[in-house]
Amino acid sequence: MSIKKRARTSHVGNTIQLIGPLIKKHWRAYAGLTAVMLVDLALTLGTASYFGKVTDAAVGSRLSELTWLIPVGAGLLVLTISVNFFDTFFESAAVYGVTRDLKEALYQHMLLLRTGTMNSLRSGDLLSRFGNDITAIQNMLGSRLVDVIRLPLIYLSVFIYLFQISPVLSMVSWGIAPIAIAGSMIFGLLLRRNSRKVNRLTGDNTQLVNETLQGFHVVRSFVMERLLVRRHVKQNQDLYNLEMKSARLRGFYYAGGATASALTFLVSLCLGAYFVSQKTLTVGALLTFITLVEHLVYPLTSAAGNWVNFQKATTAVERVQEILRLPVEQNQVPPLLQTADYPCEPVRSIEFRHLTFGYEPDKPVFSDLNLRIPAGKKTAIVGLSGAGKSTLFALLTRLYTPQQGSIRINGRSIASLSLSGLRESIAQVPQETFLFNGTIRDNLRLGRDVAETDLVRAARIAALDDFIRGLPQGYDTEIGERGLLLSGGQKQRVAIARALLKNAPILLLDEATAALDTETEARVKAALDHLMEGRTTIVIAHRLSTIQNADHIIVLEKGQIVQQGPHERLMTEKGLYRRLHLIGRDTIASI
Ligand SMILES: Nc1ncnc2c1ncn2[C@@H]1O[C@H](COP(=O)(O)OP(=O)(O)OP(=O)(O)O)[C@@H](O)[C@H]1O
Repeated sequence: MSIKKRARTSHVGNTIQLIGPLIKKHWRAYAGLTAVMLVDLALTLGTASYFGKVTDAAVGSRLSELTWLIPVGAGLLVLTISVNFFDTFFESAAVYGVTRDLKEALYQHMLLLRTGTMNSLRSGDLLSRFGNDITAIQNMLGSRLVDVIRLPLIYLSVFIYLFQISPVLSMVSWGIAPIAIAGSMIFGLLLRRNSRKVNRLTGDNTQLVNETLQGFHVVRSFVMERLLVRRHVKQNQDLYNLEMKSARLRGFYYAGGATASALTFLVSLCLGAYFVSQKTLTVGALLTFITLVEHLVYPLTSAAGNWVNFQKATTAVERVQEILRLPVEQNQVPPLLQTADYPCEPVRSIEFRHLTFGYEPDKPVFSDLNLRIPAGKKTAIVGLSGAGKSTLFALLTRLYTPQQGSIRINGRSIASLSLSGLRESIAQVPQETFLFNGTIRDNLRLGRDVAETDLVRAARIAALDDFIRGLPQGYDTEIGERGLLLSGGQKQRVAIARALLKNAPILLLDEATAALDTETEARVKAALDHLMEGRTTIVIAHRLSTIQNADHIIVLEKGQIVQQGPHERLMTEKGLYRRLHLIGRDTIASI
């Protein structure tokens, strides 16, 4: 098999593989659409024959025949209206049912993607797969899919029917068949090539808009507007050019179809009129014929149009499948739509044993790292930027899997624990708090079933309650997509309240580097002290002054533990910890 042919087969194979099971699931809607299609076909032939009969009865002055033809006409009308209704109904069920399930599969798969994979994806490109690509696939579903049977069936049945009326006239449609088929093949290929470029560029464009929105503070402070506008104008213009090229191709294609249709009609009418004048055809038969002759043209041109849509859809299917084929987090991920309970047992020990890990295997961040975190105590991790502090957190929460060695909680390797169970037992307060679109209550609960008293208690401990009660709708105040209403300190306290509500035995704290004012800092510190009570806490310390009371301090340098112990002992040693203190600067990250 040639490469091209194999590629073509694999597009069709991919599409069937992705869409097939979903269509099977919605078979009732497709069965309904097929039944409606058959009734519609019978109605098309019946209505054309009815026109002929009414005309011949009128020309022959057969009034008695006309009186019984009237109720038949009314019946045909009622049937036509019913067919339209059911067609719309089944069409919607068939199209939206499949796309709903497809979007769901894509979203759930995205949620479970490995952290490394997730980091490598561009958000704009991913968003365009949910938008443009799903729409392109949508255009291939429903009646477009039923057309695979409907169009040949219409062509064949109308041809046989018209052949009985006039064999010569029905042959006229044969003249356009090869042109329509060849045209569709060429346009299909050209359009597909174009739509691939359009998809890629739409992804870039969505990415740019997304980044502008996410980083608008940077955009403003670095006066990037002109640069971004220039980039956007170029992308938009390229997209416009490609869309116009597609439009030109479609225009030629539809114009060709319309010309074929008009020509067939004209030739049939002239030839038919000649046959009527020769008395070899009745006026009614001619009327029936020219009513139906269009049905010998549009199945060919529509089949070609559908082929074009199918071509576009196959590129979209490829892009959706690219995501669906990415590996998900290994084992123990619970079915996403089931509720699950993960009882958190008390922590007796956390140990890193002979751990080797690198984001890229040949560039290890840690090599044979051994580390013991005392249970129920506060351990601080200190180190210069890039030493591997955040990576330790990422490994403990199993965002990444080490190449060698293990991390053990209460003696059990975390690789053998349920992923959700592990993450339920760890609460994290990150440096940057992400706020979801919604109310402050939603942002504190994060989907958990929390009693109102617990919610208020957590907000009070996090020194947020007074502030929240001062908001127009209290806990139900919308705080916007990125919490634009909240200050840095308030956002951090939201993160503390979330961790309090999670009530997990292990606490990971990434200390905020941004300096807070003295009063806010005191409130945040009090909230943190409360949060740390009775938990095994690991703090990434960015400021030396905040960790002097830690039970244990680990000093990391380039992925190695160079010192560990309490503050007083580390100060007596000649090492990095003392050097950092002697430099006399509090913020480590800036060194
Ligand atoms: N997602 C990633 N992909 C590839 N390399 C990474 C990734 N995250 C971190 N690194 C690299 O791993 C090393 C350790 O980074 P890590 O973020 O753990 O350091 P850190 O001590 O937390 O630094 P900082 O104090 O600046 O946050 C660095 O060399 C960094 O460039």
